[in-house]
Amino acid sequence: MNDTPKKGWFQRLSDGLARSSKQITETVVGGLVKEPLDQAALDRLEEHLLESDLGPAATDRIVARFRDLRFGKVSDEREVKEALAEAVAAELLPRQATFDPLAEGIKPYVVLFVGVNGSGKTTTLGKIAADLTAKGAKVMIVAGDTFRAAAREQLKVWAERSGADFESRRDGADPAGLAFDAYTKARAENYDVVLIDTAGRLQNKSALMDELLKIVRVLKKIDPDAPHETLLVLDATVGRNALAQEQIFGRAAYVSGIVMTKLDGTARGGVLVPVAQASDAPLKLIGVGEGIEDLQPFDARAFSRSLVGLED
Ligand SMILES: Nc1nc2c(ncn2[C@@H]2O[C@H](COP(=O)(O)OP(=O)(O)OP(=O)(O)O)[C@@H](O)[C@H]2O)c(=O)[nH]1
Repeated sequence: MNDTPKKGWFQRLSDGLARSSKQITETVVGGLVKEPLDQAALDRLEEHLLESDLGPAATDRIVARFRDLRFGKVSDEREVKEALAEAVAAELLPRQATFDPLAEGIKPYVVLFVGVNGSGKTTTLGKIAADLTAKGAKVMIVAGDTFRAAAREQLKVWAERSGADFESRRDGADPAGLAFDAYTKARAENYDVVLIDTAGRLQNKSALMDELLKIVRVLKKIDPDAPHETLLVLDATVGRNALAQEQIFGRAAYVSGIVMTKLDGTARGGVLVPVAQASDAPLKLIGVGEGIEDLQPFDARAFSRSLVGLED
């Protein structure tokens, strides 16, 4: 929000991925230029990609593809980056999808946000609300984390800032009851989109999943297709722990899209690749900074190019 508004989205993406691309440019690209590409260089590439958290399966395929493109050839820096970007993009292109609640023809379009505390769930919801209200949509934010007053307050600030309406209940109230009433009201009052935050931590994992499933069940009483989207928010800075979180939520909570936040806070943004591949749900949005415009639609090709330090 303090950023210059004129900065283009690709520039924001590149800035956000600067730590990761610096790591890749310094450790990986330097070792692949000038000499004809041989097996020793490919082994080093494999090692570096594993260190960047790309995971063994994707790393194997990226190295193989890079080998096909460049083996025996002498490459300059640009050629190395182009070949790497192409190899990474081949991994991600099948895992990309769009999030556009206003284009779906469903009203109100109900979006549930799930993920552990601190993953960026509330901020992501707030940024989406701001984007939708700016487009003229009538938006309701529902504070489904009824146990934490701080979470509710944070959401309320986002609602005020974005001009969205806000539904909440006192500490400890049943979130499913709140979701049901809010959705009923949103239908009666012709809202375009309902954004429902949920708790990220209860006494234990099964209590958390039970609560999420209960919310889903009551929404389905109103419309069997609701929630129309369930976004799992994952924090890139936790590295491969994001994979474990995907396993827990992805299995239990009918996730339909992944949001990966805080890619600007890590040098291992490559972790997005194994997460995207492990999940049944596609990647829809990424967070590359604190500003509203730093929440971007996931573009596999642009991400791959930025990750290896290409500037367009
Ligand atoms: N740098 C950076 N910070 C982010 C990004 N997304 C979210 N954050 C920050 O991450 C912190 C945690 O985000 P929250 O939205 O509070 O996380 P949450 O998952 O809702 O967590 P609780 O509110 O604790 O349940 C906040 O300080 C956000 O500003 C991002 O893409 N980049």
